Formats: sequence, C-alpha cells, structure tokens
Amino acid sequence: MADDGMLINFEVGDATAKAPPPKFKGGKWRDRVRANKTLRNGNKPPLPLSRCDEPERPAKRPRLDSSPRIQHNNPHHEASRFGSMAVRHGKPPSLGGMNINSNANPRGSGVTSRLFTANPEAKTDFANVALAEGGDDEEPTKPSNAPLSEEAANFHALGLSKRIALHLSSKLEMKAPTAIQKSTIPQLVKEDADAFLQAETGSGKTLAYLLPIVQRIMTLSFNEEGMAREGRKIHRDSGLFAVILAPTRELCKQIATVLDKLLRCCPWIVSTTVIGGESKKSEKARIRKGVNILIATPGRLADHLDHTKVLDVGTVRWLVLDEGDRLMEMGFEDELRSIVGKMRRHRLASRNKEGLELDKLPQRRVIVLCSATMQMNVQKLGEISLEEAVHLTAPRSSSNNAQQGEEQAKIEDGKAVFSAPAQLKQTYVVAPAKLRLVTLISFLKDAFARKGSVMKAIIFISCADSVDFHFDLLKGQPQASPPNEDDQGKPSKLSPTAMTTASAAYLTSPANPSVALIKLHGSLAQPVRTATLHAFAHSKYPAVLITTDIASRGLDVPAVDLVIEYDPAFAVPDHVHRIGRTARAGRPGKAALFLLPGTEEGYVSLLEPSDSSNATSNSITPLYYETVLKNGLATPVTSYPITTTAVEDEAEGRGQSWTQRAESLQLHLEQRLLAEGNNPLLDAARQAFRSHIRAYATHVKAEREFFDMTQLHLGHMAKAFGLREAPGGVGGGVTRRTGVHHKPSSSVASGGKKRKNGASGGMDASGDDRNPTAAAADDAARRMREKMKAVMNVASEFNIG
Ligand SMILES: Nc1ncnc2c1ncn2[C@@H]1O[C@H](COP(=O)(O)OP(=O)(O)OP(=O)(O)O)[C@@H](O)[C@H]1O
Repeated sequence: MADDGMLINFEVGDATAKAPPPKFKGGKWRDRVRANKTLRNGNKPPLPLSRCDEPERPAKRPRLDSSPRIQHNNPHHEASRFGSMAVRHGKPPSLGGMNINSNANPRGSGVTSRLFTANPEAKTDFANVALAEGGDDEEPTKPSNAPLSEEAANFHALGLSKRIALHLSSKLEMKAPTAIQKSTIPQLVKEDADAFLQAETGSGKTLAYLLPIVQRIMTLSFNEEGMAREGRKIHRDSGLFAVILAPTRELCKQIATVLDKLLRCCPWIVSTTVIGGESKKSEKARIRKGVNILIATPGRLADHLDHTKVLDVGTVRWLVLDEGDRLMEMGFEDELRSIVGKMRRHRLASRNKEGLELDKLPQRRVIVLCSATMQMNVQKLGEISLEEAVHLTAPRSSSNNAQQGEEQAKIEDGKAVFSAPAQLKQTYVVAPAKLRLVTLISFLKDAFARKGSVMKAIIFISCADSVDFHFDLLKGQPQASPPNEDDQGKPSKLSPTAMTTASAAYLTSPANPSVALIKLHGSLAQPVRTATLHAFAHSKYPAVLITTDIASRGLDVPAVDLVIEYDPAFAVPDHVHRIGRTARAGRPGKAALFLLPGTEEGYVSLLEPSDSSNATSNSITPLYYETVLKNGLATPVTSYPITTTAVEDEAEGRGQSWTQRAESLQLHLEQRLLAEGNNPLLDAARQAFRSHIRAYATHVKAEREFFDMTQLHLGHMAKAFGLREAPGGVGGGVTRRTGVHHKPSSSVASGGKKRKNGASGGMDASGDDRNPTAAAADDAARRMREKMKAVMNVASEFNIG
C-alpha cells in the first residue's frame, strides 16, 4: 500500500480492560471473515471473535529462498492473546483520539505495538554462553596498547634525547612508551631501513614515527649530550627533511596537532600542512618560507611536486604513509606511485643549500608505512613503496617477540589480519528487526544509568539519513531540546552546533540527568562538523555521538568508553577502526555490535581473532536482546515528553513487565511519528528506512553472505524506524537485488531496470541519488562505496585539537 495511507496494527488491552472500544465487539461478520481468512492463511490459531481486526500482516518480504525459522514462543503471552486492529486512516490520529491512546498497558484499555511475535529465532545458543551480564565482575584484561611500565622502558633508554624525554613526561604527561613505540623508536633512530609499522588502534603509532624523526633532525643541532653544535642550528630554511602523508585533511590536522605539541621542545624545527581547503598560492608561500616537516594529503602533495618549483625534495629523508589501508581504499594508488617514484629518483643531497652536512640524518630515503590492519591493499602499498623493510609490531606480551609479530602480519587466505586492543570488551547483541530500536534505547539507557560508568559513546549507523532520523527521534519532542551552547558554554542560537547537539531525552536517569546527543556526518557543512566534534570531545556531560563511518578513523577522543555498531560496518577492517575509537592508549572500552537473528550471526566468525593465543582477550560475547531490555527497562523511561502508561503506572504504584515497557516505548515512538502528522520526523523515518535498506546492499562481496538482502524482513525493519509498515521506494531496488543475488550477474545486467525512485541513497552521501543501473550487485556496491569514500575524502574535518 502507499506510504501515505498508513496501516496500523495495534494490539488491544486484555479482557479486564476498563473501557473496551464498543465498535470492536466480537461476532460481527467482519470479525468472522477475518478469523476465517486467518485460519485459511495459515499457521496462526484462529482469532477469538472478540478480536477487533485482522492479525498483524507480515510485511512484504523480498525473500526467494527458505525462510528463517520463526519463533513462536512469545515472552509477552499476556499481550499476544489479543489481536491487533488495523486502523486505516488518511490522517494520523491524535494521541488521545480514535481508538488509539497513549495508554499502552496491555492490561489496561489501550493499544500496544506488538514486538514479541513472529521474530526469527537466534542461532546462537545463549543457554551455553556466559552472558555478558556478569562481565563487569571479571578480572580486567591487561591492556595491549597501554604505555609500558616505566621500569620496562623509558623514552631516553630508547635513544631519544633527555630533552625530548623530559618534554614528553613533563609537558605531555607521557612517562613511558607504548609497545609499538618501544619497537619502533630504536629502529628508526639508529637504522636507515624502510619500515612497516603495524599496531592496534590507539597504540600510539603517530608518536612512534614522529619521535625518531624529530630526534634525528635535532641531532643536527645538538650532540648526544645535548650540547649545541657550533653553527649548526637548524631553522626553517635548512631544508625539508620529512614528508608525512595521510588520507584525509582531518587526519593531517590531527598529526599536525601532535607534532606541534612535540616541537614545543625545539621550536626552531618548523612544520606545516598542505591539505587543500585554502588557495595553492598561500600553501606555496608557506613552502617558500621554509619548512622542515611537511604533512600532506597525497593529491595535494602530488600537485605541489608537479607545480611548485620551490618544493625541493633533495633533502627529504623520510616519507611516512600513515593509515596505509585508508590511503589505498580512497583510491590514492596513482598519486602514491608517483610520489614514491619521484622521491626515489630524486638525487639525495648530502648537504643542504647552506652547506650543512646532513650526516646525522639517514643516508637513504626511509619510507615508513603505518596501518592498524593488514589487508591486501596494504600489502600492495608495501610492494609499491617499501624496499627490504623491517616489520615493526607491538608484541602482546613480553614473551612474544618480533617473530610472532611477523606471523600475525601475514595475510591468511586473502583475509585481513587485525587485532583489537586486548582490554576492549566486545559484545554482539542479537536483536530481531522489530526490536532493534527499543533494544538500542534500552542498551544506552542502561549504559548511562550509573553516573560516571560511561562518559562518551559513539553509535555508528550506515547512512546520513538514518543518523539524522535517529538524532531527531532520540532527542525527544522539540520542546525537550536543551539550549545549545557556544564555545564559552553560553546558550546560543547562532552556535554552529545548534542543529547537531541536543539533549538525549530518552537516555537520562536520576544519576545522569543530562546526556548530550550529538550527530555527525559528511553532509554537514565543514564548520558545523568541526564545531560538532569539538563539542563531543569537550562535552562536560556524558555524550552520545551518532555518526556514520566518517568518524571511524582518525578520531582520537580518549574519553570514549563505548562504541555501538547499530549497523554493522560494510567491511571488517572498517569494523576494526570503528571499535578502535574506544580502548585507546590502555584505557578500558566496550564495543557492542547489533546483529539480526539468522544469517547475520555468522558474521561474528569473521571477527574472532585469527590468532588463537588471543582468543580469550578478544572473543566476542553474545548478548540476547531480552537481557538488554530487562536491564535497560528495569525502570521506566522517565523522559517521555508525553504522558505514558509507564509513568502513570509508576505513579499509581503498578508495575509493568519489561515486555510491556518495551511495547509502551515502541508505541510511544510510533505515535510520535504519527501524531506529528505528515511531519518532518515521519518523512525522515521513511527516508532513513529507504537509505538504510540501500546501504545494507553495499556490504563487501565477501561478507554479503551474512548480510543477505533476501533475508531482510522489510515490515519488521520498518518498526526499527518507528514505522508501522515499510514505506515504498525501496521495493524495486530490493526485488531486483534479490534477483541479482540468485542469478548470474550477466543475465541481470542485461535484464535489469533502472531504479525509479530518486530518493537519496544514504551512506554518507546524503542528497546523492546513486541510481544504480541494472549492473551486477558487486558493481553497484563498489560504486556506492566509492561514492562514500569520495565524500569522506572531501568532507572530513575532525579538527578537535
Ligand atoms: N607513550 C604514551 N603514553 C600515553 N599516551 C600515549 C602515548 N603514546 C600515545 N599516546 C596517546 O594514545 C592515543 C592514541 O595515539 P595515536 O592516535 O597515535 O594512535 P594510533 O595507533 O595512531 O591509532 P589509530 O590506528 O586508531 O589511528 C593518543 O591520545 C595519544 O596521545
């Protein structure tokens, strides 16, 4: 049916209802017809004649193959005894009008939204796993990316000068190196070989390569005892010694911030960035003024190498390729080949233009490649750039040696190799589509229930439209939004974060009365993104950031305690980077991945550590939605902007079960969408749904067996967007894609039709209609991912320093 004629299936209260709606008394011909129809149709018992209307209709399901098993045991037996009534209406009901009211108590006279029937059964055997509930009492795992104990190592012992070591400990509060710094610093300080630096997210790779570079440039001016060398003080015009490449502007800025802090102990060494976003003329002017360390994006550097004569790479001794996997993913291969080729071919100057002997610097060009994950594209970049490189890793324990690191880094059967920080507690939450939204709210509510347990959380969502919708939904009614604050903390309507920050109305608790809700995606204007990230990083209150993959890399906010992947990443390496936003530099962290029951559960097998010795530290604990709901809804959601049964019940001293609270909450959310009529929130929900479904089709081919469009129940998924029925606008694409899944791609390519609707495709390219033609699924997925990358390339500024 058309989206504008909503079909609403509400479940009525029980037989003891105070005032059952008279017009739905049993025995009418319509009831009998419907009961008979239900009998004919199938597997459900006939409805009692007293039921009001037809049972909840299974929504259109683009399924061609065998159905997932259906669970008939209903935890909400009380409610499920009663039928549902379909209310077809042209305009949305008022909250208290018609037969719909806000009293969702199944024992009362109201209606409810059924969540606990006809859900697919989970494959995971929850009875046999230690549920994550007890996880908090476990012995904490030793962090794998933390600074080492001071006795084990200190910066000076690794070959850094006392001056730098003192600066690190007194000004930057870094007393000891991390494991990757311990492996890398002596190598790069003493040796001139290329290096491949692979270590977990948040393990301090940035300083691991910056410290040796600064150390060796410093030794041109000072001897080992720290005494100044006569007439040899380095200044900005002494030559360009190091070039650092990173894939995005925001990563470059983040590296520049770290370097600036480091160079405060030797301010005569000068660094700058060339990353676009300003005129090339002013970048040229800065290069002309003189720079010793240059941080650049590949495109911009390649451009300057071709057109900026004053950029002399003769003195360059280091070329660092940071976030190597991302550099390749974003399609910089050609630029990187060209840059590496030019660097290698250019004659190495033994003296600078002032005649200063550069003997303390490496006697060849050293290329350093960094990555948290090892995958095929990183291997390829290594082949392009490195010569006889040493492989530097961070052994997990002192008994592990570099040998083990070598083994870890080999690509196994073409699969990416990675490991998450050992102390990062990973969970996967199995929640049926219908229950996703209430499970998410319950999860967050529980996370913020205790003061100080979670300060900052990040929720990753597949597309910008869905980020917008969830932000608008979770912030509650418009009047519940708090004032925005400007940089000085004063309320300001003109603040660039006015539209991206709010109060998380549903997540507050007596312990945490203020929880900030923040959204971020690539469709926001650059100043808004920068200000929004700053607001998140510096929020004094607990804060939840709802975002796309745009925040999966380079974001270094140490206080992030929790990462929720509400929509799974499009590829495993993205997952690694996402969860790596927490548990940084030895801090504890938690990550939760939402999966649908059925084929999606198989995805966990890809995430388990490939190294069996790490199995205990990084194994992923399953968690059933029931546990999440029981914990999160142990107390009612108190911040409903409208009166609810939960609140009334509380006031009247009646208790509700967790299932009733879940359905109350769902009903309340659905009613919000309807009550506001054909309003922006309802439109946003529909748009988010469409974009979500399309984004779902773009998982990488190797992982698509777990994210199978044919298994998606669109009607159930609609509930996760507060909708009573799947809106139109995805059917054609989904059906066609279903066909693609089962036919050879060539036949599809010839027989497919262009997608008609012009709605935004989602991902992070909001506003773009990807409008894929009848090409094969792989092709469409590839194009969409490329589009996202293109957006992320230009639209990613995390200048949070
Ligand atoms: N020796 C140290 N002692 C304490 N903190 C450190 C140390 N080295 C780095 N850090 C901190 O660790 C955090 C992570 O560092 P960095 O961003 O370099 O990690 P990374 O390995 O590059 O992570 P990713 O792969 O996710 O980009 C930063 O906040 C940094 O300040």
